[in-house]
Amino acid sequence: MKQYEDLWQQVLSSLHEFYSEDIFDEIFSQLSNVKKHSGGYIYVIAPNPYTKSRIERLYLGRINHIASTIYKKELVKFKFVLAEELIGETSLVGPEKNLEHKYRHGDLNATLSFDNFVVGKSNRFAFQMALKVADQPGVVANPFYIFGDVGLGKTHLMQAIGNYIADNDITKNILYIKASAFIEEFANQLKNQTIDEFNEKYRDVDVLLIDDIQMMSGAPKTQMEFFKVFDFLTQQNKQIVITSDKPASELKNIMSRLTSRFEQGLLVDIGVPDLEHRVEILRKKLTTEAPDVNDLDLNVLEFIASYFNTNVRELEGALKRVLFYCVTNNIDISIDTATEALDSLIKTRKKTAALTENNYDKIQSVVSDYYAISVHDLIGKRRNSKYTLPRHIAMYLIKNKYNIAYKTIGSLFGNRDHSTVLAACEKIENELKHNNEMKIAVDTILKKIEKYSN
Ligand SMILES: Nc1ncnc2c1ncn2[C@@H]1O[C@H](COP(=O)(O)OP(=O)(O)OP(=O)(O)O)[C@@H](O)[C@H]1O
Repeated sequence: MKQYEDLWQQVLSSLHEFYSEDIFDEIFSQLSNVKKHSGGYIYVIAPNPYTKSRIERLYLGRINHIASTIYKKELVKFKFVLAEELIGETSLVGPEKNLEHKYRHGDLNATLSFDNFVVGKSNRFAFQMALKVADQPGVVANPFYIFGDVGLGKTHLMQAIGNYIADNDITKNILYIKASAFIEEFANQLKNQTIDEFNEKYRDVDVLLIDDIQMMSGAPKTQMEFFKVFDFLTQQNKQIVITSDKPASELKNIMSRLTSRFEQGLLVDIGVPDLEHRVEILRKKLTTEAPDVNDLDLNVLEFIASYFNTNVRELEGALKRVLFYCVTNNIDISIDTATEALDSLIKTRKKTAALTENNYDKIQSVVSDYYAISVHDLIGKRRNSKYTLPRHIAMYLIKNKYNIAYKTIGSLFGNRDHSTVLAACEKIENELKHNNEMKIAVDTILKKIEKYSN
C-alpha cells in the first residue's frame, strides 16, 4: 500500500502545480488518503457525490495520465468513490471481499443471484418467471423482458438468470451488456471495420442479457444491427433477456419491428416494494454487507425503510451510510445516530418530493384555470368535452415535462389506469401536429407554468 500512498501524494502535488489554488482547494484538498488497492484500481474517497462526479467528468483523465508517467511498475488507475460505496465492497466489519472475483466471464456480476434477491408482492411474478427462464433457457419465454422504474432490481434479476445458467452449465456462453455499451461497440466496429469480430462475438452467445434497452432510442443504425443479432439468436432458440424502464409498447424512438418482437416474448414488471419488503431487503443486505452487525434494532431498519421508499439502490445506499457513519465514529446504531447519518439525504428527499408534487399540482391548477374549470372537475369523473380536453392536456403536459409512468399520472387523476392516460397523451400529441388552436393553448399554458415556477 505504501507505494500507492506515495504515488497519490505525488499526483496531488502535480495537480497542485497545474491547477489554480481555488480549484485545488475546492476539489482536490478534500480527498482522502488511499483507502485500498484492488483489481488494478487505487481507491480514494470523495467527500460528496458532487465532487466525485466533477472528478470523473473533468479530472480523472489527467489524474490517471500523471499517475502513469510517475508509476511505471504496473498499470494503475484511480477510482473515486463515496465512503458508503466502499463499504459495499470492503466490509468495514467483515473480511475484505476480493473484487477480482466479483466478475465472471461475460461481464456477469457473481454477487447478483436468485439467493440474495428478496421476493415480495412487487416482484414475485417476475422472480418466478425468471427462475423458469433460467431453468430452461430459450424455451419458456423469448425474449424475457423485465421492466420497472429505476433501482428496483431489474439488472439484479437479469444477472441472476445469467449466473444461474452459468452455474448449471459451464459450457454456456453468456454475455451481459448494457445497451449503451452495445451502441459504443457498434460505433467502434464501424470505425475500425471489425464487423467479423463483432458478429462472431454476438452470434456465438447462448444467452444474451441486454440491460436498459431504452438507451437505444434514437440510435437507428444500432437498432438495426441489434435486430439482426436478435433475429439470429431467437431463431436458434438462444435466450435473450432485456430490461427497460418502460413496457415495450411505451418505448420511444425504437423501431416497431423490435418492439413488436419484444412483445411476442414475456413481459414482466417489477414494482416498488412495500415497507415490509424493504425491511426484508435491508435485513438481507446486512447479512452480506456487515455480517457482524446482527443485532440491529428492527426500529432502525423500519426507520430507514420508511424514508427510502421508491428505489432499492437508494435504500441500500442509506443503510451503508448509517453503517459507515456509526462504525467510523465508533457509536451504537440507533434511530438517533441513523437520523444524524442520513440527515442531509432525508432533507434533500423531502425538498425534491415537495417540489415535484407541487409541480404536478401547478400544472393541474394552471390548466384548470386556463379552461375555467375547477381542479376537482379536472381530475374528476365528468366526461363532457369541457372537462376531458383539459384533463387530457394536463396529463400530456405532466408526461412530457416529468416523464413519469402512465400509471403514476393516472393516480394523480382519480386513479385512472395506465391505458387511459396513454391514450390521452397520444391523442394530444397527434392533435398538436395539425391543430393550431390547440398548439397556441398549450404554448400559453406552458408559459404560465414557467411563470409560476420562477
Ligand atoms: N428484491 C431485491 N432484493 C435484493 N436486492 C435488491 C432487490 N431489488 C434491488 N436490489 C438491489 O438494489 C440495487 C439496484 O438494483 P438494480 O441495479 O438491479 O436496479 P435496476 O432496476 O436495474 O436499476 P436501473 O433502472 O437504474 O438500471 C442493486 O444493488 C440490487 O442488488
